Amino acid sequence: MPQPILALASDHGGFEMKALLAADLPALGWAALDLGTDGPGSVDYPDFALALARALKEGRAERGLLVCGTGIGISIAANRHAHIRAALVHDGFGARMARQHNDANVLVLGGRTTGPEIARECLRIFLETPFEGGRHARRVAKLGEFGEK
Ligand SMILES: O=C(CO)[C@H](O)[C@H](O)COP(=O)(O)O
Repeated sequence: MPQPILALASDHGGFEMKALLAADLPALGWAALDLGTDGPGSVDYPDFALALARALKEGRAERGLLVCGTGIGISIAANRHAHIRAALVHDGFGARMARQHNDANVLVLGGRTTGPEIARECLRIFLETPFEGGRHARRVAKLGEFGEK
């Protein structure tokens, strides 16, 4: 069976964390689709959120990981796309809830706010935790109705 694909993108505030987490993917049973950025040069986080949103829309990846300095800007940008449920998390509990309750398809981390070991734990939990469905499915479905009001 082919490995599921995680699309990864970051700005310069997150590229080191993105590289660290990409290295964990083979052991977690996932393949990487790295959409940049690849170095410390200053770039604009909305461009990378857009690249990741397109990759998910086009079916080139099952889920996504976004990282900027705080995770705030890149999650704001990603959540402008109706098919994205991007969750900025700071610990393993948040990562678990993002999957169980929110069916988040994109994990967002802050490269300047979260330590490497916590970030690795967040990624592992995000990839391993299923959506619970039930009452949460009703609520997640309502998110999709916002554009129609
Ligand atoms: O966290 C971020 C957005 O939420 C960015 O990574 C941060 O704003 C970049 O700042 P600078 O240009 O000073 O490196």
